Amino acid sequence: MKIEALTLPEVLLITPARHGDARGFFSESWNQKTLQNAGVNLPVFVQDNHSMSHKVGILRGLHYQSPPFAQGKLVRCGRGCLFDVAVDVRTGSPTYGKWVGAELSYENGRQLWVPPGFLHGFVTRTPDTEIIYKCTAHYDRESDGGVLWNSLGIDWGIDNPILSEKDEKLPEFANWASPFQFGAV
Ligand SMILES: Cc1cn([C@H]2C[C@H](O)[C@@H](COP(=O)(O)OP(=O)(O)O[C@H]3O[C@@H](C)C(=O)[C@@H](O)[C@H]3O)O2)c(=O)[nH]c1=O
Repeated sequence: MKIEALTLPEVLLITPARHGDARGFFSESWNQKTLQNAGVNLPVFVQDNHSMSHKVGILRGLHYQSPPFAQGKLVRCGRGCLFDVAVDVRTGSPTYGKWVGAELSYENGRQLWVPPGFLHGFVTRTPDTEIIYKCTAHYDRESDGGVLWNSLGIDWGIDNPILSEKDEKLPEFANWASPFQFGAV
């Protein structure tokens, strides 16, 4: 199990070991001790999400839930390949408004830990791409929010992604008030 801090140090790239044999492989996709050992406040995951996107260039994001329903997410790719992004939106954070991204694929087995107080989004790089993520808070429709995908200077590697109607109408980052405070989430 390899754990790397990225340019936003609270966002972790986790690569679980794969034990290969003639049948295929075995991997511990989640082990409570690993994030604890990496210094993350021990998350309690209460919901697992799984979505599939048919086409290349489908972008879901950038999403969050407001406190007290803020979610940390441990994200991995179950099939295909995607580019996963986290943005620090904790007011008062030294890295406020900065983003980091990582390619997650079935092949590389990598996971991204996106803490509470960060926007999350991804774009698919293969057809029929599946994403699976563990969440530290339940879904709460009233707390659901987002920021427009192209208002933060993120290099998604694509100019015209396919968005949901909801995501097309999200506010630009400059016109949005963050509900998160540095040190409070
Ligand atoms: C997120 C979510 C959605 N839903 C429902 C609401 C709606 O009818 C349908 C699709 O919802 P959405 O369009 O919001 O799905 P999607 O655009 O895939 O939203 C997700 O995007 C990624 C980037 C995240 O980080 C997630 O937290 C979540 O916001 O599923 C749930 O029942 N539970 C959930 O936890």
